[in-house]
Amino acid sequence: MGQVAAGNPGGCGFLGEHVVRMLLQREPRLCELRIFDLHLGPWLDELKTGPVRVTAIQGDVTQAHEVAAAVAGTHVVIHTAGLVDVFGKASPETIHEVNVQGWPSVTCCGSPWTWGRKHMPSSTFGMGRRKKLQLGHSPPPHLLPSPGTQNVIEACVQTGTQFLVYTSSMEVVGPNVKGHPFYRGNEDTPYEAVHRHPYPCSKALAERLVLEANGRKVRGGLPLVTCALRPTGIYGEGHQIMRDFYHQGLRLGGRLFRAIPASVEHGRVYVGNVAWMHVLVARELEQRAALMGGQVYFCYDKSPYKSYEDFNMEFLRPCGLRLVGTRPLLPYWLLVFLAALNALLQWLLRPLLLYAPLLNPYTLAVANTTFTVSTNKAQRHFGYEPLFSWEDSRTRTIRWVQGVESSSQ
Ligand SMILES: NC(=O)c1ccc[n+]([C@@H]2O[C@H](COP(=O)([O-])OP(=O)(O)OC[C@H]3O[C@@H](n4cnc5c(N)ncnc54)[C@H](O)[C@@H]3O)[C@@H](O)[C@H]2O)c1
Ligand SMILES: CC(C)CCC[C@@H](C)[C@H]1CC[C@H]2[C@@H]3[C@H](O)C=C4C[C@@H](O)CC[C@]4(C)[C@H]3CC[C@]12C
Repeated sequence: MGQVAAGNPGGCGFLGEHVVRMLLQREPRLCELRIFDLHLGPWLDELKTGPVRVTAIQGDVTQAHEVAAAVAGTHVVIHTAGLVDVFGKASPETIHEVNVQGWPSVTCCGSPWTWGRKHMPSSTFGMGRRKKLQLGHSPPPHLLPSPGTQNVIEACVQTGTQFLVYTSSMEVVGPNVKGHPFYRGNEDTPYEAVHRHPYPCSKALAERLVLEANGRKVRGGLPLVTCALRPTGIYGEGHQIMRDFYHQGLRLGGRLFRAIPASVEHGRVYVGNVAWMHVLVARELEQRAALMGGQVYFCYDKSPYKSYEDFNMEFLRPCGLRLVGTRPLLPYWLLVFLAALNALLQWLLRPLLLYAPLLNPYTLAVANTTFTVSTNKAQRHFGYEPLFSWEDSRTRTIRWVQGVESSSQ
């Protein structure tokens, strides 16, 4: 293949910005890059003076015609757009609409439109089985709100873009609602993936749509080649939750209080390495379509296995914070109670204000359940090696947190 034009829905987000910068730095064949996002960042201006034609398009993935116009003429689409909400800021309906598709042509476990509350997709991963989506009755066209990931897929098909890379998530697999540990597992490790929260539910459905679209004929007759990348918890420059923990620690006099046992491992991966994996997949999909098409890959690097809080302290300690307690200061039942109380308050206050604290039953369950990956599938399939060592990733993140500190003073 000669020169490459790429499209990146979600290119202004935390991960999207790193993907955009990585493409511009590390993809010599790139001649044009279209960045499509609901909110365009001011940093885009600085990119427009380089050799690659960079076009920023403000648009909404739920609007089919906007997505199709942005995708037309590109070779590859890297779809990082999404509504990442585990705090109850957006409604389940909105999360589904942005992350998956419109109402209600997809049903999970039977009943359409109850997915956000009762019925979540449930499947077993790692058994070499992928269940087909159950398609319900489609509503009349005038009732169809516009879909997110489905729009990206249809745009590729209609306009003839042959390669689609989708940013999925570890949450497509777990932690599941039963709190089963996933200890250093890989893409083939059996695990009962049962979701009840709108975010992992939407990611699981969207990933399935993307994988099932592999092989569809695009305009011109060639087959669509798709694959999905599943990062664990991403960290690095621009990570909003790290920033929140840092500010919370400052407010508490330079201290954070341990809530989760140190023995609970939570998978983390550096944003630069996640971006690098996306660029490599986009580059290799054409040559290795038979091998990579329809595949999923966990995103991994050399970041150490630690608990969520101990891992954060790798960056926050050098910035002057300390984690109080070698064991959780509050008993777990009290955390469960507080998380439930937060959920109740969120519901009660919703008509008046948006109350969306970090602690809720879902975030507590995710933080308190071991979920780590150990795999080399990306290395075997497309030669991935992390671009940034753990030391590099750590240093870059610390420098960024220190920058947050000085910019907020
Ligand atoms: N942050 C993590 O730890 C993590 C881990 C695993 C997977 N992921 C996945 O990676 C992707 C990117 O996540 P992120 O952390 O960069 O989130 P983010 O919120 O920083 O970025 C998402 C981007 O999508 C854009 N977007 C949202 N709705 C849109 C719409 N309707 N139309 C167009 N653009 C829209 C947002 O404006 C934003 O720029 C998501 O799909 C997320 O599920 C994130
Ligand atoms: C119990 C409290 C003390 C701590 C609460 C921390 C909580 C906000 C954190 C813990 C784990 C975090 C999630 C995890 O890193 C992975 C992902 C996957 C990704 O697709 C979206 C973000 C998400 C859900 C992180 C959100 C914040 C979580 C729950």
